[in-house]
Amino acid sequence: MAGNGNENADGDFSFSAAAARDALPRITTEKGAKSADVCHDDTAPRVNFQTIDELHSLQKKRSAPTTPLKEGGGVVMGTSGPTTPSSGETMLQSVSASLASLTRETGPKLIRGDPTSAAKVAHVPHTPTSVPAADVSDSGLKFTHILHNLSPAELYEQAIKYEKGSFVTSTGALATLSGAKTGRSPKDKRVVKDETTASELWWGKGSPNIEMDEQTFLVNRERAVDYLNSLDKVFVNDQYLNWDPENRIKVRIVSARAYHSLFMHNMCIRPTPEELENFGTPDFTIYNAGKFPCNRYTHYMTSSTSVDINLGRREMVILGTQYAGEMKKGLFGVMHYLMPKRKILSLHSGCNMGKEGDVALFFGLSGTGKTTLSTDHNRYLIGDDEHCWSDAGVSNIEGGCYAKCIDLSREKEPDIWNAIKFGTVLENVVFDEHTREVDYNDKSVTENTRAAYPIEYIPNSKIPCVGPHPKNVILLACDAFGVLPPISKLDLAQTMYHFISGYTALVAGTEEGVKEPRATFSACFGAAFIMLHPTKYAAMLAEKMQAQGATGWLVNTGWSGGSYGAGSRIKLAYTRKIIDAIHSGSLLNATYHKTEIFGLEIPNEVEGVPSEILEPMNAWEDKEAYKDTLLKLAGLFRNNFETFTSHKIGDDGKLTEEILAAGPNF
Ligand SMILES: Nc1ncnc2c1ncn2[C@@H]1O[C@H](COP(=O)(O)OP(=O)(O)O)[C@@H](O)[C@H]1O
Ligand SMILES: C=C(OP(=O)(O)O)C(=O)O
Ligand SMILES: [Ca+2]
Ligand SMILES: [Mn+2]
Repeated sequence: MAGNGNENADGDFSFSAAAARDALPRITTEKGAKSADVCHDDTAPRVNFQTIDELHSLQKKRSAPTTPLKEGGGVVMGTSGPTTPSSGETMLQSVSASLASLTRETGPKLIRGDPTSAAKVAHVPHTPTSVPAADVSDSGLKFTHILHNLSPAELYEQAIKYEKGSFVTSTGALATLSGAKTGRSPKDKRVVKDETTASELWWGKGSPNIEMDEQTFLVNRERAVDYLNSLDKVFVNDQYLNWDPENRIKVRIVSARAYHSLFMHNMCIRPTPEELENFGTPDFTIYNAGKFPCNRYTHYMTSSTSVDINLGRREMVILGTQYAGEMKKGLFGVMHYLMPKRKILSLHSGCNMGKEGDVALFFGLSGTGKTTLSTDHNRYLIGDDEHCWSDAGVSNIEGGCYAKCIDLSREKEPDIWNAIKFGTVLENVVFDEHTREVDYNDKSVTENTRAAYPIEYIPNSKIPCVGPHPKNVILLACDAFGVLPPISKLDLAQTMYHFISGYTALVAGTEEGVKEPRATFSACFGAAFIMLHPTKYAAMLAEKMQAQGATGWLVNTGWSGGSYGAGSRIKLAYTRKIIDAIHSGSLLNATYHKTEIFGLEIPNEVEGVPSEILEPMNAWEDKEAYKDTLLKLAGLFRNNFETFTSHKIGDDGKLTEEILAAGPNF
């Protein structure tokens, strides 16, 4: 070793105190030098750049074909285009058609890429065409930059640079704010009623489909399109829905925010570069104008928010809300229309599969546990929220999960916790301004804090997200009255009764003015998203469950030992034990006793669960209060079901009668 430096085991140099006191020594940089070479500081390879700009240009390698820019230049698309379009030009032509105003002849002029970098991109000159002076407008002359299927990293940069409220958290997730709306706006949803949909869809009492006419839809569409075209840049996502390759739907989402683009990148199925090359024309398009409101002078508008679905045009328009879940659930509604036409049942359920290939569905309204319970470390995750059940089995509609993260803990939900990393969108959470550590208990912005991540962020996700026919159909109800048993086995008629009822409860505090638990009934555990009459989906479910010999279960993930306020929420650990016993088949062979009023079969024992809580009355101190509360809930079920008593379910008259008899008896 030459010189005065001491090389340590890692090859780093340190200097002894004695050496430091001497005149500055010559340092050799060569490890274990055999020759007495002096240090060379001019032996670095020759550089490939002459200027700082050239250096920066070396940093990014061109990535084809996801960003198929033409050699040496960008692509401009507008009133006229090059004669032999490249794939990038084809995409721009297609997006230009999507963004075309319906009152002007051609689509807007589009440029691929971010406006700030476009200056260095040579535009393909477009042939000047002579247009009558009266038809020329400033908006027709301007360019809109298209940010097409950007990567998560690019979207992070866009969000952080341009969208207030975007931050990287300590685990690498992108924290965002969804603005004034922190949940969906079902009252502002409109569906175009035309000749076809008038007879096909469910309209009237109880239906989520509030009508709007075609003309009004076009007014809102034009409003959204004009807004989007007025921007310097818009985000375009071309993606898929449904992992069943034969029933895959191509969707295009045009939006104004990187947050929306990353959310949909995570939630929809991501095309491979080759699939994106050949994407072609989408089957369905969303125009998300986000914060730009609807015009309240427009017919049918009752607020500044409007979410409009036009099944005939295969388009959806979003005005006046930035809540991203609106896009995901809007597309779900579309699938609830398209899939039953193909004899495929669409399901608002989570879905997972055991090592033996046993598939379970988890139906339930928001907050009942679909995501939490389908994300199970011992099973393969097929999906957490939206599925299809065809003759071939089940398939996830989406490519990602959307988990609630209020009170999230690493101990109770480790897989969801670990999925919150780079690429994940974290909505409306509060974090430490310095460490960027998220406080999942903080409800300052909203109780509905969320994480959206690609499904492969869950280590045991099953890719492709498809599976065989379900063996167990689990109905989740978060009963805040605390009277439903934590677990009961259902016969087919009871399963249908509870599926059509779609019961859960809202608890005090989550909505203004709710002072005591309020029962909610939402047909098919997702009335907000269904398009056809609930009995159509129920008939399909009954037929499939019968054909496959699937077992129905009702699981109360809500209160025990008293209503909200007095009792307590059933421990997640116990619910997991119950679910384990369903999956393993041990509950099928258990001994049961039947409850009064609801006629539910309760197992006498479940491994790992205290037997006292299995029979709800045992957990209540005040037995009279229990009986009163049970009767109250039974009455609510009966009232709710009245709307369905006049409907036949499927062709089987006997099943309809059995379903009607499967409700509470008192
Ligand atoms: N016993 C329980 N079973 C299921 N979830 C529970 C339970 N106790 C508390 N929770 C919490 O309730 C929430 C369920 O929400 P989530 O799974 O996202 O519902 P969904 O996907 O049906 O909208 C989670 O925050 C979960 O931690
Ligand atoms: C995103 C939603 O779904 P869930 O609460 O069922 O996860 C929603 O209902 O807006
Ligand atoms: Ca590049
Ligand atoms: Mn969920």
